[in-house]
Parts: sequence; structure tokens; C-alpha cells
Amino acid sequence: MGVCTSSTAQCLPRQSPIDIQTRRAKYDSSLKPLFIQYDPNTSKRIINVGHCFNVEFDDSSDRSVLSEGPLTSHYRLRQFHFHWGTSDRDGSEHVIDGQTYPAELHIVHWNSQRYSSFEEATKHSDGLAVIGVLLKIGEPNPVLQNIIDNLDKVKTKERTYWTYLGSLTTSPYSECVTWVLLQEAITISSEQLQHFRGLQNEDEEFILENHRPLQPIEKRLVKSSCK
Ligand SMILES: NS(=O)(=O)c1ccc(C(=O)NCc2ccccc2F)cc1
Ligand SMILES: [Zn+2]
Repeated sequence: MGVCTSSTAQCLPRQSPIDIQTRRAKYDSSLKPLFIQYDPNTSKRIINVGHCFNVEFDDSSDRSVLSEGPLTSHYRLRQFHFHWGTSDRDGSEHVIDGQTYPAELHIVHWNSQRYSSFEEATKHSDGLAVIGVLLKIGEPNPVLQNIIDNLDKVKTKERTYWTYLGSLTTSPYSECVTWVLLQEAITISSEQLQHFRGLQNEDEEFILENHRPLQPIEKRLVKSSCK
């Protein structure tokens, strides 16, 4: 079924990000552990896309894939990027019980089992799967420093997560994303975060923030992989 880009009668909007109200999240024992298999050699380049920077991967084959968890297909790694704010007080897109975090990592995958390209996948409700990782201020994170060849270590052993059906958080806001938000935040130092705010867009203005405001949860249910 194609995605509903507007709030047409037959389907309520499923926009992202949302406030995850943990007490309302429902434990779903059918949710399996995530299967994450990343080949660091598939990383291609870092590219400034104007509102943020994407670390892109070679997604011409299933060498770096995400499957299991809430997913019923395997999803191919395409890129990862971050969202941040003008200060350490906010910057994450998802919010947990009203608490904002200073930044958020999005690891973007597309359903290569059912669709022939990323662009095609964004037209379908099960087209993408994005892993969201909240960042909190703490010790400088060596992994973030050279995350490209360490993406493997981002995988925490015991990965519990929330999952819900949502959308891209930047235009065209396609409602094609199964969100998988890890419950364990990783650290970044304030200095490392400051580097993000030093990035410039095409008009050479600093990208001081790039997180979308919260969207209505509507009738959606957030599921949790643990009690
Ligand atoms: N912040 S996020 O929700 O994780 C997010 C992930 C990927 C995109 C993207 O690829 N946009 C370009 C794009 C969109 C649709 C079709 C083709 C595209 F290149 C946008 C937002
Ligand atoms: Zn994002």
C-alpha cells in the first residue's frame, strides 16, 4: 500500500518525531532482538546535505543489513546522520517522557528485500527502518570520533528498544519509517557536539540546529522490547 502523505480519510497521519511516554509503551513479547550486521568497509563518504551531514554507505548489495526486531524483511544500510540543537539543552528529535537530549543519531536502512531502490522504498509504508540513538553529554566518545569504521561497536550487546510506525523527519516527511529507538543512550562530549554546530549550509551559515518539532502521536501505540 502506498504511503499516505496527507491525512486522508482511510489513514491517520504517522509523523515523526514523537514524545515516547514510557509508561504507555506496551511490552510486546513477540518482538525479537535486533539483528545488526555492519561491514565498515561499505562506508563511502561524508557529505554535507545542507541541514546536516550524512555518512553514506555503498548500498548496492546486502553487506550491511538490519533485520529481526519488529521487522519482517531485511533492510540495507544507506546512511547515518545526526540531529542537534543550538545548546546542549535540546537537539534530539525524539523525546523520552518529556526529556530532550542534546543530539540523536539516525541510522537509515531501506527494505531491499521488497524494493529495488531507496527512492522506491520511501513510497511504501514498510520501506525504511531507522535506528534512533539518543546522545547524552558525558565522556568524549572515541567511537563517535571515528564512528565510520566503528559502527559495529555502536551495537550495544543487550539492546532494548521502543518501536513505532512514523515518517521521515525532514521533507518530504514520507510516512514510510519503522522507527526503532534504542533505550540506552550513548555519550558525546560537549566539545565533540560543538563541532556539529560548526558545520555550514550552502549559504555558509552555521547549522546551529536541525531537529523537527514533536508531532501528534494520534492513535499510534509505541511497543517496547522489554517489560
Ligand atoms: N531524519 S530521518 O527521518 O532519519 C531521514 C532519513 C532519510 C531522509 C532522506 O533520505 N531524504 C531524501 C529523500 C527522501 C525521499 C526520497 C528520496 C530521498 F533522497 C530524510 C530523513
Ligand atoms: Zn534524521
